[in-house]
Amino acid sequence: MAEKISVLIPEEEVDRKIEELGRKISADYEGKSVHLICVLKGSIFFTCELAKRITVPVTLDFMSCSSYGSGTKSSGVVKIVKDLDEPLEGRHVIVIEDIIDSGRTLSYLLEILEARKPASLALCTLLDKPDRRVKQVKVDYTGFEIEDKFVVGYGLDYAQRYRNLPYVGVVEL
Ligand SMILES: O=P(O)(O)OC[C@H]1O[C@H](OP(=O)(O)OP(=O)(O)O)[C@H](O)[C@@H]1O
Ligand SMILES: Nc1nc2[nH]cnc2c(=O)[nH]1
Repeated sequence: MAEKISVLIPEEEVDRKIEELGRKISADYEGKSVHLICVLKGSIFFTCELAKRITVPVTLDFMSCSSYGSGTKSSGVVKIVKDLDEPLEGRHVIVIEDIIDSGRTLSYLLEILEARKPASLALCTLLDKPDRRVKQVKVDYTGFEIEDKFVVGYGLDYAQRYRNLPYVGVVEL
């Protein structure tokens, strides 16, 4: 059955914000290279669009975590399903996320990545739901702060669907 999806952030607004984040990151890392870590699957669309707008040299790696959840709920237990291919030591690393909600995934992930001794470690998220935070995480680049609604599109899924929507929408459950 298809759910009703209403537009929360239109495509043009998402594009403008990614452009702005790309400019900011390019300025902050002037003279350096950045190593972007895309946290699969949700951040794939955001990572690609952002990477195209960064003007300093970019390398990419991918990892996948499972939060042992289904539907719209997460249990809080995080497991690495696919680890990075390359070491982080000495690199300027930016973790790219589609959304930070409870903060559990990122707080776990950042701890693991910090132990790999990057030259610097930053976090960039397209969406942030600060009201839902259980674990505090320092977010360096945020696209949009949103209220506590279950969103889909731009990489975000509901039961693996709707990731390909070019805007951020709300599922009317
Ligand atoms: O702050 P938290 O409450 O930990 O939630 C955020 C995490 O949830 C989403 O991933 P999800 O587990 O849905 O996997 P997916 O990207 O493969 O859809 C999102 O991409 C973050 O990784
Ligand atoms: N698709 C989706 N995944 C999430 N993971 C944490 N919050 C959300 C959300 O609002 N939508």
